[in-house]
Amino acid sequence: MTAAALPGRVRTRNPERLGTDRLAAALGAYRRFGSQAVVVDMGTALCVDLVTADGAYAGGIVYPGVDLSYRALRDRTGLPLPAFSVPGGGRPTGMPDTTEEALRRGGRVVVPSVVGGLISHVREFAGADLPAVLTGGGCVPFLDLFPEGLPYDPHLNLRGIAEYVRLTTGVCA
Ligand SMILES: Nc1ncnc2c1ncn2[C@@H]1O[C@H](COP(=O)(O)OP(=O)(O)O)[C@@H](O)[C@H]1O
Ligand SMILES: CC(C)(COP(=O)(O)O)[C@@H](O)C(=O)NCCC(=O)O
Repeated sequence: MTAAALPGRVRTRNPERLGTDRLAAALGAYRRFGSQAVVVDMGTALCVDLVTADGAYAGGIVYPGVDLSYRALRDRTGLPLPAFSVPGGGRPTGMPDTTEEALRRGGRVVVPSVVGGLISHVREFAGADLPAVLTGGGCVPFLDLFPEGLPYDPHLNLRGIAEYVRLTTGVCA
């Protein structure tokens, strides 16, 4: 899967440098919405990308992923990794009073806020009503915290691969 096989559809300065996962997710969003859209992919990195109404990749933002950030903190300090697999338990009350809860609270407060801020940033340039979609395994522990209008699609990359096949071969996958 390469940008070179999609002439004009990767509108960045160096299309060949675009991660294939970002290209796949953008094409998946195009297949899903058929319109301009914002893709939030929470994997090793947090990528927030823009796809145009005609299915082109139009640029995006990269930030270190949640798991990676906590691993870096652990490696530099010896602190434990927070247990995000524990169910959210609703809105927290009071200040965290253990190291574990302090670490966990950080992610639960920061992740929705960072994701919301990045989507708003893209919408400032591209349109306030732009639909957005979440994908990537890193979303899973935070799904209870995102607004209802922000769907999670774990198969966006696969939809994108199907779209890539359609665009490059004409065969509907
Ligand atoms: N089911 C899950 N629950 C919680 N975290 C997950 C889950 N699946 C993946 N992750 C986390 O998401 C990240 C990887 O997600 P993935 O979409 O596979 O990323 P990548 O595209 O970088 O391979 C890792 O940081 C991993 O810890
Ligand atoms: C930005 C990424 C590290 C994201 O990878 P992921 O988190 O999806 O595993 C990857 O898409 C990549 O290495 N991209 C190359 C640079 C670019 O897309 O501009």
